[in-house]
Amino acid sequence: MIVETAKAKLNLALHVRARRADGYHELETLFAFVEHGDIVSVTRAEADSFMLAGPFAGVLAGEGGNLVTRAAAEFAREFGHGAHAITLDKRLPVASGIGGGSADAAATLRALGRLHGISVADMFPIAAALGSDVPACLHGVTAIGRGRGERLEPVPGLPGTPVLLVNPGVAVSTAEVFRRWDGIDRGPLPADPRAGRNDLEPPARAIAPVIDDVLDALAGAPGAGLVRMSGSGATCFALFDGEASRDAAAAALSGRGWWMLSTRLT
Ligand SMILES: C[C@](O)(CO)[C@H](O)COP(=O)(O)OP(=O)(O)OC[C@H]1O[C@@H](n2ccc(N)nc2=O)[C@H](O)[C@@H]1O
Ligand SMILES: Nc1ncnc2c1ncn2[C@@H]1O[C@H](COP(=O)(O)OP(=O)(O)OP(=O)(O)O)[C@@H](O)[C@H]1O
Repeated sequence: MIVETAKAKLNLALHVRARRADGYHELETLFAFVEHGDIVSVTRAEADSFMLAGPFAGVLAGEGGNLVTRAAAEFAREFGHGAHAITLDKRLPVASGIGGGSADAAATLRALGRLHGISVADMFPIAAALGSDVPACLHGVTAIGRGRGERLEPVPGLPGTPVLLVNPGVAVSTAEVFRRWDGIDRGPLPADPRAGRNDLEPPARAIAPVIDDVLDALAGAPGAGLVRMSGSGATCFALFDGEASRDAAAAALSGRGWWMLSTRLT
């Protein structure tokens, strides 16, 4: 059995530059990844099967078209290699700005690629067709993303940095957040992400005002550095100066009923 972690994705900064004629938006974003995420397990099988497990399995159970099965179908169409039994242990909240579905699709491709000797580079076109975040998740390294997120330039990261992810439990539609972007280009990604922004924060906060509470709570935590919303929200993150301050912040926020993940950047 091949087991792959579908690491949660963070946008340390996300600058929306322009609305395109095809409905997508030109972005400049700094992608980073954390140590934890969903878990995808793949084995060869007589017939294709897909099983959901884990704390957020129920949210997806009634839906068809899971990104895992879509990724496996694209892989089979492109490379063949027969049937597989796939399990998704769904630990990341759904529609939360940390790329859950994209990371799952990428982990599925990586697992199938490892099983059948197909390189990440050869799977790149499939990844881009599955979603804007899937190529970044397939590579899984700190990188600047341009275009709709698929043009990647790896850059040095901050591996080991303690990070706390907080999601207030409100699902936010990525398409809806982009639709509400005000159309103003506020300039390119700076070299230091702390000087950057997430341009999707204002539209996401208009849909889910509780995001303000999450950002305020994280900004007030001792030892917190960069505090920002990831992707189209509603998950927000804080980078910390140590594991003790991160854990203290998690303990202080534990009564709010918010989902939290204490982890580190990779
Ligand atoms: C917000 C980010 O998570 C930042 O990394 C991504 O840009 C979104 O990535 P994703 O969830 O993989 O997005 P997709 O599944 O490709 O697109 C969902 C919807 O988001 C909008 N979308 C997405 C990416 C992009 N560059 N411009 C867009 O306008 C489009 O309305 C699209 O229909
Ligand atoms: N394996 C999956 N995990 C999560 N969502 C999935 C999956 N497969 C399909 N979906 C669908 O994709 C939608 C977006 O979910 P996802 O968790 O990928 O959003 P996200 O975290 O906002 O991603 P991004 O940061 O890439 O925009 C969900 O509402 C769900 O209907």
